[in-house]
Amino acid sequence: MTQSRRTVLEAENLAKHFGKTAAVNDVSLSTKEGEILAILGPNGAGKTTLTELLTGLRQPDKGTVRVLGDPPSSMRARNRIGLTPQNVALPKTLKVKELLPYVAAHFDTPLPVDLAKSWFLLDGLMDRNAGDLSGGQMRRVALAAAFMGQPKLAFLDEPTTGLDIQAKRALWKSIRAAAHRNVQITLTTHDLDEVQELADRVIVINRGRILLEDSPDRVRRRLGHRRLSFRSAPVNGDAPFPGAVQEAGRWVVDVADGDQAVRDLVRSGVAFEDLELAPASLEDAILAELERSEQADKGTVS
Ligand SMILES: Nc1ncnc2c1ncn2[C@@H]1O[C@H](COP(=O)(O)OP(=O)(O)OP(=O)(O)O)[C@@H](O)[C@H]1O
Repeated sequence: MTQSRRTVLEAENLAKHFGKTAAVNDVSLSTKEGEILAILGPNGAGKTTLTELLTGLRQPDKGTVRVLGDPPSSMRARNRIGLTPQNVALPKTLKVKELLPYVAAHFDTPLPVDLAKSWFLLDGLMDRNAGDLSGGQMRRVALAAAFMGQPKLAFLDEPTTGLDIQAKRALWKSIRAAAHRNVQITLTTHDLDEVQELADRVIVINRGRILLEDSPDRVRRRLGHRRLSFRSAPVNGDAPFPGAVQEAGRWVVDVADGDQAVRDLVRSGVAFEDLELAPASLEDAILAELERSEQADKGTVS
């Protein structure tokens, strides 16, 4: 069945510079109907610029994008793309129950407002002015707006940031349901749980380039670094653990295998106290991965 899925998005050798900054640098990717792709990367990695190129909001310096065969800025492609912008700017004085039909009116076959209401948990918000909504409520409305045109592909920017876990889970279910109806979804997020829950495939970018592309499980394993930290005196003037650095009176090191690192530390006989093993932030994990790949490149060159 998966063999017959159509290609939805096709980007080849995309590049976009701002002055000397290569915001997107030779990126190629393609997606299939019903696929959920997550784009991860630290701040400034190029996620927004890449999304803008893929949706036709910006023109690339080089490369091509096709949305079901059409340029993304064409009317046909624009009618097929659903989008939650990064800075949700909804008309503040419109009530939600006015806003959704207003968005729907731009499309030939819109999603019925009642369906949008139940999928995106908007019961109780319909009579509120968009300008009076909390950040989390606004996100739910923005998500509903992205799906109002029954798009073939949807770009969701941090779709559940700032929501409580119950609302997150409910929206994840709605997003998955859209994918089951063959909508191709591309999301940018910093939330590894969201990636694990939703994504079929993950692209990690940094400095505009694709750093790695894999299944969420494998990316999580690669990026699932732990931050080991403890107090101890230096050993003969050196760090008491390979790679550890001093931060606020503690030794800190990011490790790929936390259990193994603790075993190594105990075995080394270092007198440590106040040991902590915590998940490293996604950004830190990506940067560690980047450093590792740069080191590996150097190793193969020299
Ligand atoms: N309009 C612009 N003018 C100049 N530089 C820009 C512009 N937009 C983006 N950049 C630069 O391009 C690079 C990529 O930015 P981009 O916003 O795409 O990253 P991002 O991954 O979306 O970041 P964040 O997670 O912080 O939103 C950054 O170095 C940024 O400063």
